[in-house]
Amino acid sequence: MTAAFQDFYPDEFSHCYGCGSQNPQGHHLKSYWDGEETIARFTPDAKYSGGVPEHVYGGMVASLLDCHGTASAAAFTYRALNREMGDGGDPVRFVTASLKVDFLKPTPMGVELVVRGKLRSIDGRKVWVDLSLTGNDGICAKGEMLAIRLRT
Ligand SMILES: CCCCCCCCCCCCCCCC(=O)SCCNC(=O)CCNC(=O)[C@H](O)C(C)(C)COP(=O)(O)OP(=O)(O)OC[C@H]1O[C@@H](n2cnc3c(N)ncnc32)[C@H](O)[C@@H]1OP(=O)(O)O
Repeated sequence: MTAAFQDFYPDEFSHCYGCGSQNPQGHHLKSYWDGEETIARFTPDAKYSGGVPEHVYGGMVASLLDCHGTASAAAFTYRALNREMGDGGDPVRFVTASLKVDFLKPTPMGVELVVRGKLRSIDGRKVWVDLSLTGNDGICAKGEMLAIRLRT
């Protein structure tokens, strides 16, 4: 089975609520390559409801974009550097500096959501990623992330 980007995060940096393997309460989001883009799939539990039980809470939507975006920024950078995750070199770590989310329509509960990331540009330590989240009836949210590579 293909490893997810998050599988390569060192344990000491894997406590993120959204994607950290070391957070037992977390969502354990997993991100992968899909051609030139990145993809993650997630089905929120019913407790993450929005105003009505049929819709997902906006914070959950933003959280999925957030974690998939930083993982994607790392993946795009590894690829640009001709490196492989887990290659034994210094890990390339990112945090979110800015995340803009446009909620286009309610996100349906009870279905698998698909999060996609597309590289817009890399400028030094700054990586811009375009994000989308799709339910069973088209794109529910779009995101624009600026991820900053941490100094090693
Ligand atoms: C795969 C193998 C191993 C990988 C291993 C990875 C482990 C990976 C764990 C991930 C774990 C999950 C992560 C989930 C995603 C979060 O949720 S991360 C948590 C939320 N984010 C934060 O807490 C970040 C808080 N902010 C900060 O720490 C600092 O502001 C930052 C973002 C590191 C930047 O600080 P800095 O390094 O001092 O950089 P700074 O010089 O201020 O800015 C650099 C450039 O970015 C620009 N910039 C900075 N902030 C902004 C902004 N908000 N808007 C526009 N421009 C900005 C600056 O203007 C500057 O531009 P230039 O002058 O270079 O053109």
